[in-house]
Amino acid sequence: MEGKKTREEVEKSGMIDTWMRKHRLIYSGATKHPFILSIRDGTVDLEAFKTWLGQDYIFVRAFAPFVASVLIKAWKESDDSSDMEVILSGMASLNDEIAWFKSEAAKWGVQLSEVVPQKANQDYCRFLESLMSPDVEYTVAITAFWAIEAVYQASFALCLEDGSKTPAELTETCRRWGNDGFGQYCNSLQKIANRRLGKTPDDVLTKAEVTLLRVLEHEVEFWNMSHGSA
Ligand SMILES: Cc1ncc(CNC=O)c(N)n1
Repeated sequence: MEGKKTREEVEKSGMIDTWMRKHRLIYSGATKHPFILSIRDGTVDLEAFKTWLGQDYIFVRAFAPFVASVLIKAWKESDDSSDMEVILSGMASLNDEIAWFKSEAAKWGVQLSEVVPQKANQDYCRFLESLMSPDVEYTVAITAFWAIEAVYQASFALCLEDGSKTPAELTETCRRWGNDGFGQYCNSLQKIANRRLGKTPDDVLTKAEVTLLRVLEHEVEFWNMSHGSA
């Protein structure tokens, strides 16, 4: 058993790494979900993929205002002006992403205007909306933001690794979130989160940890919509 780390020890390595180790089971539940593993081993049900595509389009439309709310918090609360550029670059890629969802849906014959958000998606979007409140600290919001992006990055990067049998028609999707540039962007978000978490009061630290766990749970439920495990 590992002994409890002092606050000082944790700050050196970064709180995010500490939490990832502490919560590795739920983290890998979100990043190595059966749906992702089915893409990686080439057995994915294409209907499940289409379900994911339509649901994720709805999610991303709700995610954009969440990112905007993080930008506002950074502008008001951040101690480092470069945070804004990182967040803004994330917002800019969402513009591109929404266009990509539309063309990808057309390719697969998914009618986006007819997609009805499933319960897990609604719950996740409602959770995002709760994080948009001005009462939610920047540190808590940026931790959630990092986690949301990092889960997709880790999941889709897995489908691009050597030896993976991802179907050719899905590699572009996997590259969207699994590419190195997106990985760098996630690292930048992680650095911001670590910096903030390293100097936040204990009550906010606890809130951030709970929020991180909620994100991971929502991500698992989100994948479950396409790959039912109920
Ligand atoms: C459910 C979910 N989680 C994370 C992402 C990745 N962020 C923006 O695209 C996403 N698209 N969908």
